[in-house]
Amino acid sequence: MTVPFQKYHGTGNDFLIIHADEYVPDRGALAERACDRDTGVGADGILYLALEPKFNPPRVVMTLVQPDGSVAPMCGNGARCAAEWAMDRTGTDSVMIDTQAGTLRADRTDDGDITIEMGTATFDPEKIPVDADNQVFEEEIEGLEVTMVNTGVPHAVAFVDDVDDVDLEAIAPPIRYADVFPKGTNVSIASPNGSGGFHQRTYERGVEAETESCGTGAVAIAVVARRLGRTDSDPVEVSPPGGVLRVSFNERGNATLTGPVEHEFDGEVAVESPIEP
Ligand SMILES: N[C@@H](CCC[C@H](N)C(=O)O)C(=O)O
Repeated sequence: MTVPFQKYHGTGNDFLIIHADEYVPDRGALAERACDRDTGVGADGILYLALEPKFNPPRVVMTLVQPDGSVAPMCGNGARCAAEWAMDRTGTDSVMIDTQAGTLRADRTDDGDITIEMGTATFDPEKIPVDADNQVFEEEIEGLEVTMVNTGVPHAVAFVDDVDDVDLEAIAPPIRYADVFPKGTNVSIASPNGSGGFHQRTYERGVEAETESCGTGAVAIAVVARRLGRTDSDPVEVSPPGGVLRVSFNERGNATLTGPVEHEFDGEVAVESPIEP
């Protein structure tokens, strides 16, 4: 038997979207199979979305299952894709997204981009989590000087002269799996773009590879850059390989993430049939 999906991407961070009501007996196994870029459809994860249209604005419960079968508590680009998917179905320009990291408001901007409130970033070691007595600012971990922040998920942020000169697939895994991170970490590197913004590359936990874009990573870079005095721009433009994201801050210091979302195509994936009695 098969279940239908819609494929969306936000600045190249791509997802299969499956309605949460669909019968998928093993979500982890389906993600491993369908996200494979050689033998499956190919994606950075599967978003299971439960739409609750009776609320104003409508609500969407989002669960991201990653290509290694793990569930991530939050995904900035995934939440932007979920918002567009829900807006397409309800004819609204605002929705609330329920994630394991909190409920976030998303709005369509006048130029058709999707903005999402990203909550409050934290440097608290317990909340990241990182096994450290104090906040980790520019400390060497596995050969890279990193600052640890949680923007819904953990990121080790490092500033380098030029992100394109870094062999990310080589330097990121020892940090991603370092013993000090009980739940692992994403690794985001950034270099200045000359006008207050940054070029971004992120190695993602759960994908276990570099992705074209990472929303929580873009916010992590902007938050850390402002905290370290590397920029005072607002918005901070952050450019991963897949496009351009903008990170803004409100009066309470909470970040919003803005960028384009595209609906690529629809299809069906095979799942195991329910066991016959
Ligand atoms: N691509 C995402 C982040 C997804 C979660 C991450 N891989 C993790 O396991 O922490 C984004 O856009 O934020």
